[in-house]
Amino acid sequence: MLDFPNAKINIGLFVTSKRADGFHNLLSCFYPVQWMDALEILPAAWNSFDMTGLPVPGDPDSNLCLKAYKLLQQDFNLPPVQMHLHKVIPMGAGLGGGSSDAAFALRILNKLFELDLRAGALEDYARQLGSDCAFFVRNKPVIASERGDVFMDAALDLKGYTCVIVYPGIHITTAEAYGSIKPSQPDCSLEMLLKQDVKVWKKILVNDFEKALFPKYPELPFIKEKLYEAGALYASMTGSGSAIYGLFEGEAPIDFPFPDHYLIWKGLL
Ligand SMILES: C[C@@](CO)(OP(=O)(O)O)[C@H](O)COP(=O)(O)OP(=O)(O)OC[C@H]1O[C@@H](n2ccc(N)nc2=O)[C@H](O)[C@@H]1O
Ligand SMILES: Nc1ncnc2c1ncn2[C@@H]1O[C@H](COP(=O)(O)OP(=O)(O)O)[C@@H](O)[C@H]1O
Repeated sequence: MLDFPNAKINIGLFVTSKRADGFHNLLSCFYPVQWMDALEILPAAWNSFDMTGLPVPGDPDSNLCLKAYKLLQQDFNLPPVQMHLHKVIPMGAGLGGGSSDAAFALRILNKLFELDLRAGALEDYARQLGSDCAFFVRNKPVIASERGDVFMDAALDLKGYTCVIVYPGIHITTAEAYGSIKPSQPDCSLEMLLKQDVKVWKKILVNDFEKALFPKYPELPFIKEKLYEAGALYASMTGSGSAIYGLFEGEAPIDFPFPDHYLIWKGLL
């Protein structure tokens, strides 16, 4: 069975407090975007896993797709599978690609072996693989709170907007980003802020990680500025970086003044 794990962007991200378990509470709108990997899982005589596309750092045994298989294996007597992951979404970009692969692996295994797990149960498994992971089970716009794994559907529809995502190749680990954050509270609810016109988001919506990371990586505010110069109504870093996105009304410009090694994705929301 073949599927296409997609990325997400964060629209507004407030890190509100540090928790007793060492994680942080946050408030953010997670919005799916169609920058996609490809993941195929087939029944096989023995287990195997291979990858093509962008190289994923680290031991393949620690790949989140395998972790998803092993997690379900603990509760279900799954037959062996061959998995193939074609990696397109850049890593350490704040786009949640690894979490999406893991969530899609759970979804595919659920269908392939008719495990009959409902969305809620799949989300519970996903939460064990990473905070972001449960979002990709639902995969529609949500307001995420607590560890970023408790969701409320968001009444936000950006159909017709074009999203441009720029990844400059700077790898920022989630742990590094949270390590330099100062928690803060938004002045009013995120739902209220998102109800305002996209044109005013520039003045009212922030990603708290920008404050912590922009002084350390000056390329990042430069990219954001260039997206605004190109006509973006709103531009922001996504998640803990380092990808920066811009939202354009209708079509976006074709050319951007970025170096060749940057990865750029453009698509309709
Ligand atoms: C910042 C966000 C926002 O969407 O996304 P990304 O930039 O990673 O895409 C998420 O909170 C990332 O969630 P995720 O990438 O799943 O993180 P996890 O694997 O659960 O945790 C990695 C590490 O980040 C820190 N962490 C993560 C989530 C959280 N709410 N508080 C934390 O302090 C912890 O140090 C943890 O050990
Ligand atoms: N299938 C996978 N795809 C991407 N990264 C993975 C995968 N499995 C494990 N990882 C690890 O997870 C880390 C975070 O990846 P990713 O979720 O893409 O980034 P981010 O959390 O910034 O959105 C990677 O640096 C990599 O070490």
